[in-house]
Amino acid sequence: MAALSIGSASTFGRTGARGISSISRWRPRNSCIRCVWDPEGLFGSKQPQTGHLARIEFKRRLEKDAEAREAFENHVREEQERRRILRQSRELPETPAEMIEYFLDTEAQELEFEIARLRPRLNQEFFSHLQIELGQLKFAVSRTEAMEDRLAELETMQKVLLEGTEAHDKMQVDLIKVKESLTKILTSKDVKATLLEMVERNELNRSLLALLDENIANAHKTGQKRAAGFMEKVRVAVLSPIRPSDDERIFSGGVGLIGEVAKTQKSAIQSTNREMWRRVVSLYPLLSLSNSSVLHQMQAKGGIASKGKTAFITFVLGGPGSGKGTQCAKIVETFGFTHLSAGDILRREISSNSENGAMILDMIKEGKVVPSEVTVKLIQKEIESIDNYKFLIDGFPRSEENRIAFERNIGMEPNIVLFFDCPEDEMVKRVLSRNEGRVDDNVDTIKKRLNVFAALNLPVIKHYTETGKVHKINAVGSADEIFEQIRPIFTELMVK
Ligand SMILES: Nc1ncnc2c1ncn2[C@@H]1O[C@H](COP(=O)(O)OP(=O)(O)OP(=O)(O)O)[C@@H](O)[C@H]1O
Ligand SMILES: O=c1ccn([C@@H]2O[C@H](COP(=O)(O)O)[C@@H](O)[C@H]2O)c(=O)[nH]1
Repeated sequence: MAALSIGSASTFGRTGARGISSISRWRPRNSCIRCVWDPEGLFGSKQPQTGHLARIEFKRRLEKDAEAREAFENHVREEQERRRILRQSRELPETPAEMIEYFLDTEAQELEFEIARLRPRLNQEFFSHLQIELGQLKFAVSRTEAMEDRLAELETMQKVLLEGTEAHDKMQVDLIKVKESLTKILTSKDVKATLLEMVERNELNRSLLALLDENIANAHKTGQKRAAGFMEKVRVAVLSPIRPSDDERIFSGGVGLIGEVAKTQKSAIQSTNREMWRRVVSLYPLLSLSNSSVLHQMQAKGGIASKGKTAFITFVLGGPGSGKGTQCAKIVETFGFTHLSAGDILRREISSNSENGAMILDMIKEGKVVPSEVTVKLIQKEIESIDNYKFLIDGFPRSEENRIAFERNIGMEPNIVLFFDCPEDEMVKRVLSRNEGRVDDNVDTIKKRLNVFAALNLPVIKHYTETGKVHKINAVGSADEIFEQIRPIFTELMVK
């Protein structure tokens, strides 16, 4: 039994004090018993609880925790089962119109899965169909409430699906890279040196860790203890250089628009999926681009399309320093094109102190892709102001999202695409000796630009390769030698 030493005050109020008249009269309510020794914590002492009761309490808590954990795990299992059944039971859409309804009926948590499952059908035909319906709703002479709702739903859906497909494509590229990285680590003779090299190249990220975890789990499952142990050690080594914000992407951390959709849906369990689409639209006012295509506008004001000539657009793509700008100057001189360098246009925007200047500067310093709505509008303005119909658009589109935004707003695809294929070390060498005072021509930024090129720009090149528009140019050699690969392409086109 604990020995009590009652100090100058106690917790007893008037009633409580009555029974112990020998010691107490009335004592103030807010005073307390001071325990000199109270190991069981019976009297609320702040001293360490080392006694038997504390142990029992601790055990009870553990049991409760275990119950809670089990309940949670059951819940997760049930939810997984519910989703599996739901996925199997859904009839997959065929036409763009069916796709729209299908996505409108998709729960936010299922978006990532559905985008991946239906990625091949989330193509230009689908986005054009969606754009046409949006155009009809936007330009309707009078809009009913139902039409307003539909417009809000579709606008949100368009943004989510553009963002989602871009993230999905990036993830596919990442996955291939991650598999290569992991193979490199696991087969390396000097794992430590390999890891250090990979840190240098910014190749250690969360996707790599996830793949490693999957392999560790598999090794355990199949009883390969030594392999699992080795990979666990590698995991610890990989983990240390990864900072939490390094690789947060739309899907992984619930960030981005999909994350917002999910949060919005969670916060209003009662609401239908369709209501969710409408509410989340308010989150992305900036993403809304002008609806009518440049070509239509040009036609209306007597621009390129009405001169009896249709615009001829060439996208000029390739990594940083691959020589795009140098070759564009030669094409302009020889074939009378107008050269629009997206990078130059953005840099001019910074110098003109526009409202987006600071944001663009930050993106360029980090080698990131400036949001499509900004770049597309600027390119659009340039095209409109120039009295020519032949354009070289250099260094754009930088991503699938850029590409889709351009095609949607300008209303046409490029006629051809030039891709300057150049080895990384040559590009780095050229950029570092360019000496034009660019904020992004330094070792740190060039690494980031190369990563962004591989992750976001290559899928665009892949897309146009599949549609037969790409002319691949070997970008090694003198500028004149390289131009001799380009000359026949345009000569032939001009003759046609
Ligand atoms: N064939 C070549 N051989 C060697 N150096 C070259 C060659 N072509 C261009 N360069 C030089 O390499 C640097 C980068 O070239 P350029 O600016 O044309 O590349 P870019 O692809 O437009 O780069 P960025 O995308 O970074 O703007 C320049 O200093 C240029 O003079
Ligand atoms: O369409 C574009 C073009 C460029 N950027 C940004 O500008 C820099 C520099 O571009 P260069 O083509 O090398 O001049 C690039 O790294 C991007 O940050 C862009 O975002 N979108």
